[in-house]
This record gives sequence, structure tokens and C-alpha cells, in this order.
Amino acid sequence: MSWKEYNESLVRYDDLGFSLDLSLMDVTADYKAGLGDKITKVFDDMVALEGGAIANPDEARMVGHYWLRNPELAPTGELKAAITQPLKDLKEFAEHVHTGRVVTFEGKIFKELLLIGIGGSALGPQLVSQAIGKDAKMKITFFDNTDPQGMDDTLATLNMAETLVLIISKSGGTPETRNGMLEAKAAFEKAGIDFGKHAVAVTGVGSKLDRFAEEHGFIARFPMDDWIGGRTSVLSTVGLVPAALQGLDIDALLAGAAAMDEKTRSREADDNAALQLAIAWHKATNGRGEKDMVILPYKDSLVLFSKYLQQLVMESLGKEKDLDGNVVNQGIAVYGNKGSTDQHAYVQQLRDGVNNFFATFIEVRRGREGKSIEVDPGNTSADYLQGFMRGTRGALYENGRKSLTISIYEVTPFSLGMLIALFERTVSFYATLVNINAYHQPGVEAGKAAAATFLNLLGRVRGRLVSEAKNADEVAFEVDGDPEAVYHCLVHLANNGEAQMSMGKSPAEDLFQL
Ligand SMILES: O=P(O)(O)OC[C@H]1O[C@](O)(CO)[C@@H](O)[C@@H]1O
Repeated sequence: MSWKEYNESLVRYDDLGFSLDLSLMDVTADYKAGLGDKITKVFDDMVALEGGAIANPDEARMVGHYWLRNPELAPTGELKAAITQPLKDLKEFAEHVHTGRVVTFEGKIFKELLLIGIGGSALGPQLVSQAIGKDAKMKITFFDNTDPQGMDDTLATLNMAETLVLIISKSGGTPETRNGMLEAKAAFEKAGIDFGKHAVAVTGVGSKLDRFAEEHGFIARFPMDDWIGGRTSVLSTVGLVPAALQGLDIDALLAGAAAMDEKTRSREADDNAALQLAIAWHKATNGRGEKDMVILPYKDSLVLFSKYLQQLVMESLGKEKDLDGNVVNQGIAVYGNKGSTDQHAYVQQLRDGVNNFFATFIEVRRGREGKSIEVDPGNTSADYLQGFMRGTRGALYENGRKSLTISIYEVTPFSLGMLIALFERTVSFYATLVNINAYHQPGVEAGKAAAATFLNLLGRVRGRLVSEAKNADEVAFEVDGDPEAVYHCLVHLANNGEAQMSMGKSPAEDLFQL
């Protein structure tokens, strides 16, 4: 670590108040030179992707999230209109909600939002509201799971009579989101509210959700296009409808992303933060995901950034095969929370334990608006936050642990847009470096199919319960199922009031009856 390396490795965008310090990643000029041809391909692939090539060969889709903040880039007028028109519509809709032209079932102003979605249809909106939503016009809560207790707990915090429900699902067929919507609908109806008059859908045109919304007279429907992936959808209708309803500055969010896109579109490799970051990931992980990425924003409002990046990075890069069909089992594991809090949790292991990670510090230069008190002579809380961040970087490096530091001036819609765009493009670049498709998610389908098989078995097991006690082997024989899977069905039914269970000495001896 040296002053010279710091100066030489820094990518600084003074006009954006942004810098990326890679001096503690030890990426040498020779390493970069060794990636020469791949770097040319990185730029060529990006030109093709932004030009509307089929960048997701498996699903024969274009990948157009970069157009969302610069619709002029969209390859056709039709695609451009598919961005600009919904943007205009959603702004107008938010204004109508705020000014009372769109009102509740009882003719009152909507004051709260309940967003129902999962994965990319929730994580982006959650990040945005946590990061920049402190003065939001409408309070927002989320259903992002099919946990019934979680939904009950969330519903209990709402004033349903004043709540607008946003159901967000690109495919319109995701079971967790469908369940959440049906649960909310039942709760609203129980409270005497016409659900459709409180509901808005963001989904693909013609999807199951779209049809449901039409049939149930939803107040509004916003389209989500197939050329936007869920994990890169935060700057589409998915993120912008809730953000506009919260009264957040969506133009600044988009402008921040557009500004970072502009900088990182440059073929000047040394001045391209996304490229330098992708190369640093490659060096740290040996291009094979050998190290995990620990995200440490030193700012409470960015606490969800690691969760957001977890999906963006892991769903994009976690792939079994490369583009030539070779088994490569790629990916980079992402976790984190915030500093300095994590110094009192897992940073001990980072410093002294297994060296299987590289850290990403996110520095927010300004501590707070206005004056600070001195917490001890001469020092403020912000001084401490900075001290802990600088100290941790140094302590990690001393022990051979790599880190990089991204600095922004403060967390604003603009800077959040920049950060989102930076990581989106870094993921695109890295995917080219390691020759994988970042834009499909075949692995998720396996879990969905297995869940459907379990639900089918559960239905059959449920039908075999009688007043006479049976063990799992007996029921398994009757339904022609695997005894362990049948046992879990029986335990589930017993724990949810649909069966009685008496414990034996082992699961095989447990008995179940109606
Ligand atoms: O918006 P949808 O279609 O409900 O999908 C939600 C999430 O599910 C996934 O498709 C994975 O199952 C994610 O990629 C996506 O963000």
C-alpha cells in the first residue's frame, strides 16, 4: 500500500463526486495486460448489448436496462416509447394519487403503500426506500415472501382503508407474489374494502397478473417488458412506480444512472470504473469466484445495498455452464451489512480467520447535514465512522486481506442511481471476462419445480389422513411417495392444525391421524 499506488489506481469522477480506490486490490499492470483480448471483447459485447443484440441467448431476449435511463439508446422507436410512455404515465399517476384525483374506495387520500413482490420485484424498491425514502410522501411496507405470519404482522401495521397495494411481478406468475396478493385481497375484503379499487399491478402485458388485474378492476396497470431482467429492473416501472408514489426524485435517480453509464461506456480502460472493478473482481477471485465479496457501506441508509447486490451479482454470475457449454460453476458470493456495525460481529474473522473474501467499502464522505457535537474533545461521530472505516481497511490489508473503496459525497437519488449503474455494468463486464450468460437464471427453476412436486405430494398425503393412526411408511406406501418427503408433509399438516401427531422414538415411529 503506498501513496503512489493510491494516486495511480484511483478512478475519480470529480463532476459526479465519485471515486473508486483499488490500491488495496493489488491488480498489476501485467495482470491487466494478460486480459487484453478479453477486455476488447468486454467493450464489443457491451456495444452489441446496448445496440439491442440478443444478449440472453437462452431466452432469446434483448437486455435493455441501460436504455431505461437513456431512451435515445433504445434501438427502435417502439422500444423508446415503451420506456418514455410508462415513465410519463407513472409520474402522472403518482401526482393523481398525491393530489386526490385517484382516491381510496371511500373517496379518501391514499397515505400508505403495500408493495407485494419478490426478488428483483422487491429488492430494488426496498433499497430505494431505505436509502433515499426518509421524507417519503407515503409510508411503504412490503410482502416479499409467502410467510403467512410475516404477512399478518405487516398487515397489522397498515391502515388498510388508506393503503394502495402495488403488486409487482414481471412474469405475473410467481407463486409467492400471487399468494401475497390473495392474502392481501382477503384481508382487504374482510375489512369491507373493494381490493381492486386499492390495487395497482406492474407486470408483463398479458401475464396472469395482468389478466387478474383487468378482471378485478385494478386502478392502474403498468407494463414491464421482457427485455428488462428482474434483478436489473429497479430503474424500470418496477422501481419507479413505488419511488414516484413515495414522492422521490426519480429523475435524479435516472440521471445518476445515466451519468455513470456515460462514464463507464468509455473505452478508456483506465478511466472506466466498471471495467476496473470487474478486473479487480477477476483478480481477487481468480476469475473463478474463489473469494466472496463482502459489502460494507459505512452509512445506515445503504444497509440494504448488500442484499440488493446479492441478487444482482449471484443470480447473474452464479452459473453452471459457460457460453460454450463447459461446466464452470461460476459465481461470486456476496454478503454484508454495514460498517462500523459489522466490526462488532464478523470482522474478527475477516481480519484473522479464513482469507476467503475481498471487502468493498462504501464511503459516504458527509457525515450528516448540519453541525455535529463533539463526542470527545475534538471528535464527532462522523470522525469515528471515518476512523473505523480507514482503520478496518488498513487492519485487513496488513493481514493480507484485499479491499476496495467506493466513495460518494452523500446518499441522494443521484448517487444511488450511480451506484446501481456501476454495479450493473460491472456485472455485465465480468460476465464477458468469464464467458458466461449473466441474464438467465436456470437454477432457480429447479427449486420451483421441486416445490411443485412437494405441493403435489402434500395434496395426496392430505387425502390419506383418517381417524386411524398411521406412520410415514404406511402413508408413503399408499401414495407411492418417498417416506422422508411424506413424513415432512405429515409433520407440516400436524403443525398447521390438519392432523394429530404422537411422537414415537424416531420419526419412523411417529403416528399421524385426523
Ligand atoms: O418479477 P417476477 O416475475 O415475479 O420474478 C421475481 C424474481 O424471481 C426470479 O425470476 C427468480 O425466480 C428473479 O429473477 C426475479 O427477480
